[in-house]
Formats: sequence, structure tokens, C-alpha cells
Amino acid sequence: MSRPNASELLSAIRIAPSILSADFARLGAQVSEVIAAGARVIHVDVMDGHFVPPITMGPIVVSALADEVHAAGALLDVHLMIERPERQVAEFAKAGADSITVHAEATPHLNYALGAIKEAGANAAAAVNPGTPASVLGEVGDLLDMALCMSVNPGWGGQPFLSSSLDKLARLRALLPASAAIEVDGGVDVRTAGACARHGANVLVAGSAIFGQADPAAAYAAIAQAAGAV
Ligand SMILES: O=C(CO)[C@H](O)[C@H](O)COP(=O)(O)O
Ligand SMILES: [Fe+2]
Repeated sequence: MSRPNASELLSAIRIAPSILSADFARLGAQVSEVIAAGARVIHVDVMDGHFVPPITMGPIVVSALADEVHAAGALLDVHLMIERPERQVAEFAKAGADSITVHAEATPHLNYALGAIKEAGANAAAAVNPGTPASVLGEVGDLLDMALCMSVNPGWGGQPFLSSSLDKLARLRALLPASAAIEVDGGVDVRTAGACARHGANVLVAGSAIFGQADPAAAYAAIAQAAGAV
């Protein structure tokens, strides 16, 4: 199965539905629904019960979705909320992850972890929690295909957007090379998406605002319009 060009897909304004809020009994159908509505980035939240309290999913879920997502020309954007992610990135890349995000707070070896992602053949991204300065990512800017600004404290869907994230998005945009995508994750919906895009984000993750709605395809389209993605 040929892979989509992740760098190309992540260079435009994208809404990335997060399957954290999907109905897992019908996960494949829910992902197909948002892809049919235009989604080209599917966000997968991996939590280990240590870096954040909940435990969610592992490479087996990435692998289960990979063929369908790749056949549609879409990519799997894996957000690792796990301790010592450098020990796991090769497994996720092998399972079909196209971009892999590690948290700056989760490893003493951020530079090494990003190199390990690239070596495994995926796009490399690093995330910062709301309490972590954007400037941390300046040290690894040359390795970043994407930077992720958490706009809620990680661990749960459905939390309100932290408005301080907007200035932080602008700081990240100014700090990083123009080739790096800027992703925002947490509390993104029709009300917050436009401001995120105006402050420099181009990959907008939305979980509850899409899969928590009665019509995920319509919710996707409304957020895409609010962000200027259509
Ligand atoms: O990384 C995450 C939580 O840690 C999720 O991607 C994020 O919270 C999406 O959920 P919502 O859009 O409902 O806030
Ligand atoms: Fe996420």
C-alpha cells in the first residue's frame, strides 16, 4: 500500500478529527464518514496511564486503520502522550503512522526521539503542554516537520480551549522554520477554529466537536469552513 505524502498534506489548512471521541464499536465507519467529508488527517491519541492518567490505544489500532486511511489518500497523525516515547516510535511507524508527535515533557532525549521518528520513516513532531514554553521547541526546530501546541491539558477530550494558546501559536509560528506545520489540539470547535488559524495554526485537531456530534460529517464541514480550510 503506497503512503500519502505527509509533508504535502500537512502544508495546507487541515482539520484533523481525533478518534478519541469516536464510537469505538464502529471506528472504521466513523473514520470513513469524516474522510468522505474531506478529512485528510486522522488524529490518534495514545495515552499510557503514566504521562497522563488515561490509557487509550496502541499500534494495533493504527494498524487496523492504516489501509483504509491510506487508500483514501489520508494520513494517520499519531499523538503520543506516553513516557519515553523514543522507545515506541518505531512500532507506531511500522503500524502505519505517517506523523508521530512526542511530548517535550515526556523524555530527556527530545532531539534523539525526533531523529528516531525520522529514521523510522515518519514525519517528526513535538508537542508542548500549556505550562511549557514554546521556546523549548526552538532547540529542535531544524528537526521538526510539525509542532503541536496543546490548548488543553492533555489526557481528555471535551475540555474548554485555553485562550492563552493563541499567543503561543503565534510565538511558535515566528520561532520555527516556515516548512514546519503548526498543530493545535484541544477545545477546537466552530468558535475557536478561526482564531487558531489566524494565529498561525494550520492543522487543527477536533475530537468532541466532530465525533461528539450527531452528524460528524456536517460538524467537520462547519469547522473546516470556520478555519478557512474550504
Ligand atoms: O490530545 C488530546 C487530549 O489530550 C485530544 O486530541 C484532544 O483533546 C481532542 O479532543 P477535543 O477536541 O474534544 O478537545
Ligand atoms: Fe491529541
